[in-house]
Amino acid sequence: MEQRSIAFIGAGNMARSIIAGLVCSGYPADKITATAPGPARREPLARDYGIHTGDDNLLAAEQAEVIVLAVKPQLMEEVCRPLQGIDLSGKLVISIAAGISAQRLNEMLATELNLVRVMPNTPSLIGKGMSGMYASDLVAAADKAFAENLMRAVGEVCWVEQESGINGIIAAAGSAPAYFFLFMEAMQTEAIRQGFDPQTARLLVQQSAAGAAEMVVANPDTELATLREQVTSKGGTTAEALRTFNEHQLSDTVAKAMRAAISRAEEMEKLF
Ligand SMILES: NC(=O)C1=CN([C@@H]2O[C@H](COP(=O)(O)OP(=O)(O)OC[C@H]3O[C@@H](n4cnc5c(N)ncnc54)[C@H](O)[C@@H]3O)[C@@H](O)[C@H]2O)C=CC1
Ligand SMILES: O=C(O)[C@@H]1CCC=N1
Repeated sequence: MEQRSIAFIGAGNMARSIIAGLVCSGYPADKITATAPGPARREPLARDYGIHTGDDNLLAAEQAEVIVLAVKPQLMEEVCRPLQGIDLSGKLVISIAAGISAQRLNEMLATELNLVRVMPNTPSLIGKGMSGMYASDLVAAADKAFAENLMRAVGEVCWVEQESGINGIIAAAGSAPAYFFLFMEAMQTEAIRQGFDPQTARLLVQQSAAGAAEMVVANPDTELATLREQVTSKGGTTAEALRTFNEHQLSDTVAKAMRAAISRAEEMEKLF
């Protein structure tokens, strides 16, 4: 893929996940810079992946062809303000922030940005990310292709036509690893209560989760419901477990949780 110089402004969990995935997929580490105010986040990135790091956002952004805004939404305005002095016209700006619209980013950087919004997730760290992407009509095809290839290097991508679709991506993918982790935590806790030591309980849960996920990936033409039915013997144990989930409205709870994530993103769009 095309190799442009990239500055990650913010070196937290999500930036680290993307950087790790990129470097492991062969993207040259010396084309990547990440900034953060303190050494605690920067130094492990320099050590583990050989990228450049620093605390000077302005310098990093000025020198890069691609700027990835990767700070918390509530800090975005404060971080962007000093970058207003840079000529951003030839640069591609990628924002991974939840709940900050393209229009707000244009305001924060006082220019009509060449902007792609990306909603990634942390499995990018191991090349298994899922990213949703949105670009306005202004963004050149070459920049869209670069952004897409960048995120493809760390997982799967899909584009949304409307910017509001990014909030749907948050609910279905950006936040989603946490739902599965929560489910696995709950299972591990109960397995420990059943007498397994924590390590064995984790192994039981993680291997079942990884096996189930890999079966889904390996059988794209098989409905999820069919895979579920193949586990569920009539009158057997799984049927009882699933009946309990249904009695407690698992599907409704999942739907409510996903809608809550979307509502929060919409709320953040007004707050920040
Ligand atoms: N964590 C996740 O799973 C996902 C996060 N995102 C988005 O990614 C963005 C970052 O989130 P996380 O990585 O989770 O947060 P984080 O808190 O782990 O990382 C934020 C980073 O920003 C740095 N920072 C703080 N002030 C700064 C400044 N003035 N200049 C430069 N860097 C500064 C911090 O040192 C930290 O390294 C957020 O906007 C979030 O919405 C999007 C999708 C998934
Ligand atoms: O929790 C959040 O707001 C961010 C966006 C998606 C995942 N983490």
